[in-house]
Amino acid sequence: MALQSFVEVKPDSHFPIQNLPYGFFKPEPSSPARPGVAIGDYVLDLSEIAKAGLFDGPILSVSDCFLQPNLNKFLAMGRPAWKEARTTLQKLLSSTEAALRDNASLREKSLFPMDKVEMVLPIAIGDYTDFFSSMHHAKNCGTIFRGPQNPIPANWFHLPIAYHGRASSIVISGTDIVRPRGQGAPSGNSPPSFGPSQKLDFELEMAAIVGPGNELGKPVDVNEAADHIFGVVLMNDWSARDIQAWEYVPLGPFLGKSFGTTISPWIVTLDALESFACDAPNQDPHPLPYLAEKISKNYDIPLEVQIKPAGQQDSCVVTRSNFNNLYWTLTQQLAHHTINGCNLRPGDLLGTGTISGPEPDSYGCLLELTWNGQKPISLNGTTRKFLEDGDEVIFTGCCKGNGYNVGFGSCSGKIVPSPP
Ligand SMILES: O=C(O)/C=C/C(=O)CC(=O)CC(=O)O
Ligand SMILES: [Ca+2]
Ligand SMILES: [Mg+2]
Repeated sequence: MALQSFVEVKPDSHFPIQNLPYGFFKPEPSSPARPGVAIGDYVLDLSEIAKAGLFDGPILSVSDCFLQPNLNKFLAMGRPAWKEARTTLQKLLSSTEAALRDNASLREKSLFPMDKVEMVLPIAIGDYTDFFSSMHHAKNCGTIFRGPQNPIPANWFHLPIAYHGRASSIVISGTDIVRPRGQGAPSGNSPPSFGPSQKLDFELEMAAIVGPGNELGKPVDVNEAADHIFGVVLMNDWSARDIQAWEYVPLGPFLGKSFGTTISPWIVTLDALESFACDAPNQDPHPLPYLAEKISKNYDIPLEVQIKPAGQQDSCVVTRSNFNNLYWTLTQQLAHHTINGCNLRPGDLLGTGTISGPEPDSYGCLLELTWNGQKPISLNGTTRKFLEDGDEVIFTGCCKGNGYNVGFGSCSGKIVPSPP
C-alpha cells in the first residue's frame, strides 16, 4: 500500500504525500509570506512546523531556513537538507504518525485551505537563463524565422544554446501580463512599425531552480549537476514575435521576451520526480566530454496548455506535450552554463526552452501551432493566430504514478491591453 497522509488527498490531486512541493504563501493579504508544502487541498506552514521544533533532524533542527522571507537559504543548504526535510515532512503528514495528526492546535495553526491563501514567488531570483533545448521547436522556429534550408544551426547539436533572460519581470501564476509595445520590422521603404505587439505568444516551458550553485571560476561537473537542482516549475516565457523578429539579430532576444515570464507557485523537487525519470534521447553527434554524462535522465511529465478566450467561461486545450521531448538534459544545461567559470547562485532560474513535441498537436507555442499566423487555430467557436487582450493561458503538468500523481498545479496569466 502506498504511503498515505492523514490529510485527505483526492485521487486526482496533484499533491499527495509522494509530492510535497514547496511554495511561499500568505494566509491573509496582510500577513507575512511564509514557506509551505502542498498536501491535497491544503498548505502546511513550515514556519509553524519549525517553531514547534518538529524539524528534529541533525541539519534542520539547528537552522532557521524556514523562518526566512524566501527559500533561498534552504536551497543553498543542498541535497542533504532537502532529503532531511522530505523525510521529516513525509513522516509528519503520514496517516500513522500522531505528532501533527493528533495535535489540534498545531493543525489549526499550520494547515490552511489552498484556495484561501495567496501564493507569492517562493525564491529571490538573481539570474534567469532560458535554454532552447527542444529539437522540434528549434527546427520549427528556424524554418519560420530563417527558412527551410538548415533550420537548426550547426552549433545546436553540440551545445545547449541559451540567452540571458530578465529576472526582474518574473511573476507568479495569476499575475496579469500587459501587452508589450515595441518596434516591428519595416515593410518596404517605410520606417519600423511601433505599437502594441500584434503577435503575442506563450511558450510552454519548465524551469529548474538552482540549489547551492558554484563559485566563480569553478565549473560544476555534469555528473554532479543534479545536486545543484532543487526542483522544477512550469514556466511561460511570454514572447512578442513581431518585436523579437525585428530585434534579435545579432545579439538575441531582448524586449520581445523581457516584459514578463510566469512561473507556477509550487516547486516540485527532483526527489519527488525521481519515480518519473526516463532515459534522455540518444545524442548524435556524441557531446564533448564535459557534457557527456554517465546517466542521462529526462522525466516523463505530461504537459498541457489551455486558452480561455476573452469573454468566454470555458477554456480549450491547444496543445499536449511532455518534458521528455527535451534533447539536452537539465544537468547538461547546468554544467554547460558553468563551464566557462560562470557562477550560479541559489534561486537562479534555468528555463528549459519551449517544449515542443514532434507532432503539430504537441507544439509548444502559437508561432508553431499557427505557423506564424498562417493557419489560425479554432477555440470554442472562435479562432486565434496570436493572443488577444483578455485571453488567459493556463499550463498544467502532472506525472501519473501507480495510484497517485505528482503534479505541478497550474501556471496561468491573462493578457491585458497595452498602456494608451
Ligand atoms: O529560433 C529562434 O530564432 C527563436 C527561438 C525562440 O524564441 C525560442 C526561445 O526563447 C528559446 C526557447 O524557448 O526554446
Ligand atoms: Ca523561451
Ligand atoms: Mg520571458
